[in-house]
Amino acid sequence: SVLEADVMQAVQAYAQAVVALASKSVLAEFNDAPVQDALSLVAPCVAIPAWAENVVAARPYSTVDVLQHYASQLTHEWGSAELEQALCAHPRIGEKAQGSCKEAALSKGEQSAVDTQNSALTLALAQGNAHYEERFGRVFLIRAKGRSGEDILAELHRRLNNSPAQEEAEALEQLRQITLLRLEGVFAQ
Ligand SMILES: NC(=O)NC1=NC(=O)NC1=O
Repeated sequence: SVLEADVMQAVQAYAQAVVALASKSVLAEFNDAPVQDALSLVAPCVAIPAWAENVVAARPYSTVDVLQHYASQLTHEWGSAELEQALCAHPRIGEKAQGSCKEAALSKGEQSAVDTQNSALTLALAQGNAHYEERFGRVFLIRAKGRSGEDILAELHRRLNNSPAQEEAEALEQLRQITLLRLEGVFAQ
């Protein structure tokens, strides 16, 4: 009935207001938190301490957008040293992240679309990862969120043909995407 529709609309508006207040409070908490607490919120986004320290040092932020824009700008300073530093925290694609740290949990979630029950796919990814590491000397890194195992395998085969310079640029772009997606997750709560 009309009344029921009105009630549902009011309930929905109320729920959205509560969520809006909650997400604002995450930013407010971050702005006001002691340095160590603020660092622990953003450190799991990427294993590059300088990045997290700079994001925390630039507080307070007026909005989440301003924070994400600044954090994104910082990622454009990354080079091969940062890539190596960050890779120590990224499990191979297709291998479930070890340990219980926050990053491992994030990795598991990001790789959730990779069907690890599909043994042919898992084998192909393992072989591709080994080939990639032999050719480029580091773990294959891809923003796995939103990608199926097949998509990832296709990207792995494509990128195996890159030159080292091209591939370093691609890997850095993937690291940026992973980092900024994780940062979105921190403030989307
Ligand atoms: N080797 C990887 O690409 N690892 C990962 N990609 C993601 O999106 N999350 C990971 O842990």
